[in-house]
This record gives sequence, structure tokens and C-alpha cells, in this order.
Amino acid sequence: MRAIRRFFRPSRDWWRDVRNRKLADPDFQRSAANFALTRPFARRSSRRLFDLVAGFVYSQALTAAVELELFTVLSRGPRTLPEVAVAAGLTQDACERLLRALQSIDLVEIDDSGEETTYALAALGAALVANPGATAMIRHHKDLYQDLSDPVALLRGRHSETRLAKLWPYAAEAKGQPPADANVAAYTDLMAASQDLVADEILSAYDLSWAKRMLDLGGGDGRFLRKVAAAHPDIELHLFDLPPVAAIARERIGDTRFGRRIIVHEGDFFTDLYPDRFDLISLVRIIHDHEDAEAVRLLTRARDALTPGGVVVVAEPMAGSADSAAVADAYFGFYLMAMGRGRPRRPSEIAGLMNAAGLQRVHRIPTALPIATSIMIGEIPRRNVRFT
Ligand SMILES: CC(C)=CCC/C(C)=C/CC/C(C)=C/C=C/C(C)=C/C=C/C=C(C)/C=C/C=C(C)/C=C/C=C(C)/C=C/CC(C)(C)O
Ligand SMILES: C[S@@+](CC[C@H](N)C(=O)[O-])C[C@H]1O[C@@H](n2cnc3c(N)ncnc32)[C@H](O)[C@@H]1O
Repeated sequence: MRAIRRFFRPSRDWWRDVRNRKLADPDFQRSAANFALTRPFARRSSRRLFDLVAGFVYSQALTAAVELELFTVLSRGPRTLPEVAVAAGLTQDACERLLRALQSIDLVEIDDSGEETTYALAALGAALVANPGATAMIRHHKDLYQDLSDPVALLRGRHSETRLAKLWPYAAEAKGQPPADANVAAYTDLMAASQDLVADEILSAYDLSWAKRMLDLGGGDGRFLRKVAAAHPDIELHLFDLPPVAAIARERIGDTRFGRRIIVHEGDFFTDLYPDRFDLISLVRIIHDHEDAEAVRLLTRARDALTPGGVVVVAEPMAGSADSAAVADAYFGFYLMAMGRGRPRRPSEIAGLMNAAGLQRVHRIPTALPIATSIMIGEIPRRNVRFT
């Protein structure tokens, strides 16, 4: 009976098996490339596979362009080859090689319709210019790629000496307090540079105007809270971070018009008392730094610091959609492995942690750019109200 059912409705495994045997056959690949109906599929798959093979080289062309500030030069308008070469300090030959590489990956446009060939930003190049955070990350990737030069060694657990473990001392130390010689300003600057996209996404996806007192746990230099302050003049704002980071936050916030509105507290969010109770507590790019048990501990402490009816917001890149899977599972999965602690999670996994921490009505808030962040919300009931 099973065999008959399988004959009429083959299982997924059966289909996959047939497909994979075909695709792994060089003769089939050749004939698929030559046959008009299957050619588009063959071209697309071979291009996609080539991109996976060559991705590092594309990244290096991008890195060269960022380091030579080519995008800044071209953002002022189209330029000729000699002009770009002089600005970049390259020979014309080397500069043309780079510009052609950048054209092939949609960062630069080459216009040879006039008397002299000119070079301008293409669509992705223009989007990059508007994203200083992405540029900071490209520069930082020198360290990441160095650490990833032996990915198998990392997967086997040899990540104590990585550059990222040095950059993120709280991850390597696993006890919150960074060593005295740690350069916390370096990671705080990096986070601040990539914070705008995340903050804008949170503010446009989730209306927090109802809140009266908000605490941002692990709030870095306060860039997120400054944006909240600008958008919501009536919320009382508190930031909590490790002492050296809190010192940077105090200095940077103090220099702005929000000096009096954002109160900075220092301490270890795993062990120290939180300054008060709040109706909104945010954890932005925090949970993915921690293993499950620590994450539940932190979320439980956040829940305990809520006033009745209060809300915990978790915002960070999460897997779980076609757009965000590679960002979360491939990029952050390997990034955090090099850092030495933490893991990216799907929204359902974050929901599991939030539920384990006693938060209720846990749900996802859709965001426009999951590449920047996804958002999960959990609440505690108002007094005398039970959520079902
Ligand atoms: C062009 C035509 C004809 C049509 C197009 C139509 C159209 C709608 C165009 C859209 C144009 C547009 C609005 C483009 C927008 C582009 C954007 C917003 C691009 C954004 C790119 C952002 C990037 C690449 C961000 C990269 C961020 C990285 C790599 C962040 C890394 C963060 C890390 C490592 C954090 C670490 C924290 C830790 C340690 C894990 O806790
Ligand atoms: C990945 S950064 C995120 C910063 C900021 N929320 C953002 O999205 O840009 C993590 C932050 O958590 C802070 N942090 C890490 N461990 C901590 C601890 N045990 N107590 C307090 N803050 C901590 C770090 O100093 C850092 O500012």
C-alpha cells in the first residue's frame, strides 16, 4: 500500500534524490546548458554557484574601493579615468582594472558614449554612499576575514586568539567586566556607526510613543536613545552599559541637546541592580551575543524590572525569512563564532527564550529591512489581568 501511495505521490526525499542525482551528473549539466528551455536555469545556477565560490574576491574589490575612497570621489559626479586614478593614487592601468571589477558587481557605471569615457556611481554604489555604517563594517572585515581564514579550525573550537575575541572583550571574558587594557572605544564606535539603520528600522516599525520610562540595556554610546529622544520628546530615557562604555555614552550624550534627558547608568547587566522599574526595556543587538541560558537570565532580569503592563523589545538580525537567512545564519553565525560567543536565532527561538523568561503575548513586529533588524515583543500583564 505504501509503495502504491509513493508511486502516485512521491515523497520529498524521493524528489530530492532524483533531482540531486541529475544535477550532479556532468552530462546532464552540459545538456541542460545547451537545451533552450533549461538554459536560463543552468545559467542562473552556475552564476549563483560561481558567486559563492568567488564572493571573497568581490568583497576585496569593494574593500579596495572603500579604502581608496573611490565612492566618495564618484559621489561628486562622473569622473574620467585620469581623474579617478589621481584621486586614488593608482596607475591608470590598476585603476581601470578596479573600476571594471566594480562595474561588474553593480557598484560603478561606465559611460563610453561620449568623447571621453566617464565613471559614475551605479545604484548599489549610490546606496553604499548613503550608508556610512556599511562602510565602517567593510573596513572592519579585515579582522573578520583574517579570523575566518581557517573556518574549519574555528568550527573545531579554536577561537580563543581571534582578532574579534580581542575586539569584543566581554565575549571572551564571559563575565561582563572587560580587562583594563581593552579598547572598548573601538567596538563602541563600530556599533555606533552601524546603529543608524537599526534605530531607524525600530522607530519606524514599532510605535513606542505610549511609553513613559524606557531602559536600553547594553545601550552602547547612546546613539539609539538619542534617536528615540529626538522622535519622542516625552519619554524618560535610561541607558545601562559596562562602566567604560557608560563613560563614553555620558561624554557623547553630554555633548548633545539630550544631555539632561538621557540618564546613563553603569554596571553589569547580569549581576547589578537595574536603576528602577520601566514600562519599556529594549535589548538591541544583545541577545545574539549570548548562549540560551544567559539570554534567558538577562530577559528574566528585564522582565523583573518592568512595571505592570510593561514591554520588552528584542531587536537584532534574525534568520527565518528568505531575505534574512544568509545574513543571520551565514554572516552572523560565523561572525559570532569568530567572536567566541553567541548565536543568531530565528524569531521562534527568540520567542522561546522570552517565554522561558516569563514574558507573555510574545510576537513579532514586521520590519521593512530584516537585513538590519527583526523585532520581537513580549509583555507582562497589567495588575488583575491574565493573558490567555
Ligand atoms: C535602481 C532602480 C532603477 C530601482 C531601485 C528601486 C529601489 C526601491 C531602490 C532602493 C534604493 C534603496 C532605498 C536602497 C537602500 C539600500 C540600503 C538601505 C542598503 C543597506 C545596506 C546595509 C548594509 C550592507 C549593512 C551592513 C551591515 C553590517 C555588515 C553589520 C554588521 C554588524 C555587526 C557585525 C554587529 C555585530 C554586533 C555583535 C558583535 C554581533 O553583537
Ligand atoms: C553588540 S553591542 C550593542 C550596542 C547597542 N545596543 C547597539 O545596538 O549598537 C553590545 C553592548 O552590550 C554591552 N554589554 C556587554 N556585556 C555587558 C554586561 N555584562 N553588562 C552591561 N553591558 C554589557 C557592551 O558593552 C555593548 O555596548
